[in-house]
Amino acid sequence: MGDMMNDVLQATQIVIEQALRRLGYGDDMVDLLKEPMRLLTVRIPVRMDDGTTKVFTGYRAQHNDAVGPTKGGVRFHPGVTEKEVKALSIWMSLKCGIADLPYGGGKGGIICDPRKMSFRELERLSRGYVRAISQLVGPTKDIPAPDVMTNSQIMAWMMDEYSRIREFDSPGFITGKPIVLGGSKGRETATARGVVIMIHEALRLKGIDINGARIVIQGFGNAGSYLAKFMHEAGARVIGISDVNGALYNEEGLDIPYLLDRRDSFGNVTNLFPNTIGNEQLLELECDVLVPAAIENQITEENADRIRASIIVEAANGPTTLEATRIITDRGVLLIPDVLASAGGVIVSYFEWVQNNQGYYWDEKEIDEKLRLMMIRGFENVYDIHLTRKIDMRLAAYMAGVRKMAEAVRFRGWV
Ligand SMILES: NC(=O)C1=CN([C@@H]2O[C@H](COP(=O)(O)OP(=O)(O)OC[C@H]3O[C@@H](n4cnc5c(N)ncnc54)[C@H](O)[C@@H]3O)[C@@H](O)[C@H]2O)C=CC1
Ligand SMILES: O=C(O)CCC(=O)C(=O)O
Repeated sequence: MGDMMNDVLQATQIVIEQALRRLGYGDDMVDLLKEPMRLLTVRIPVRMDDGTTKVFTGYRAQHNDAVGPTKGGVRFHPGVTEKEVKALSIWMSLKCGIADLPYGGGKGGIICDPRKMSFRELERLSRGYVRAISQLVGPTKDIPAPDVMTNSQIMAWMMDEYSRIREFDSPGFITGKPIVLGGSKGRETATARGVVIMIHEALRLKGIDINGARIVIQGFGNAGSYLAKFMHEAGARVIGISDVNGALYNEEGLDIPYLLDRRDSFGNVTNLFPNTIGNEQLLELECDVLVPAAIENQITEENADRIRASIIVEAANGPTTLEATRIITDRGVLLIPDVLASAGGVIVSYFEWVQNNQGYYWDEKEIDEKLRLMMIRGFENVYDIHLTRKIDMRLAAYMAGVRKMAEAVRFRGWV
């Protein structure tokens, strides 16, 4: 098949089609759901601190709103592309479907490097993006959230800008906000919490004790760093972590509290240490659980044979290509795919939106318990489809994730 599958949109479309065919749908449904219904491209002029103006390109993709408003994060990254944003919006639909949230998928991105921008430049970019997409989004239309290199401060600026445009306070326009602006308890850690629940399920199936289990995590940002913290607290040995600059390894377990303390707001920490290994070596370490928690296309047909983990839990979106999925599944590695494993973020975002709508806020215990129940239910459903249909976990997750949307499309009479 080759790794033309590194094209994340094309890979997603292949599996969406397989899932819909197995659910009994025909060409019309495949044609509709293999692409987002809407994609807005915007150009955002930003006054830089030195007085010049720089024009940034941004996107917002809305996969399908048959189930309800679309929902999904906004990514700030130099590598953002139209295809990537489209694929990410489809993955959001699948996550919402698996978790049974009343949403379709959406996703946004801006081609930029926030590591090279000042605080005020980032504010102007965030506000400019909202002005550019404001016609298309809103608390009952499309609800953004954080993703790679965006955070609660950026959500706060975006919410403030939207509220100014609409002339009323609109906390439900965006999730992942600071708590004082209507953010939810537990959203900051939600993606990692969801991954932890999946790791527990996977370890149970493989008969491995969490105590002393060897965990390797690629990426030390929002998802990866909190995951390292929770795994460390649960008694596991986090033997490897990495960021964009390199990786750290210690067979006895890394000093996670120390590393958490030293990381910067973009999830960089390895640059502080001289003896780092490379990201390629990190992925190939012998371990019980490997968690890619950075970017796409990290496990490919090129390195899949060398992966020595018993379990792979995808915290990142799209870290494993289709060919690599086949190789590792054939080798008996248990794969918990992204659209299931990383659904914790959007689940607690949903709780945030519900709380904003009702104006009554829950405590963290309630959030964690509700999150746990939804993640476990999603896992059991996907695992059951995997067993009964004798298909790999990714296809099973796609079947679970797209079913409700296809039914909603059919009831609305769209195809
Ligand atoms: N933040 C959220 O709520 C959610 C995030 N995700 C996914 O999790 C992944 C990570 O997202 P966040 O933690 O939010 O991003 P982040 O921006 O907070 O952190 C990203 C981390 O990945 C590292 N990284 C970037 N490129 C890398 C590379 N080539 N090799 C190794 N490490 C690299 C960065 O140095 C940083 O440590 C993404 O795929 C994102 O879409 C999924 C669900 C929700
Ligand atoms: O919290 C959300 O709404 C979306 C999070 C997200 O972008 C993702 O799951 O990839």
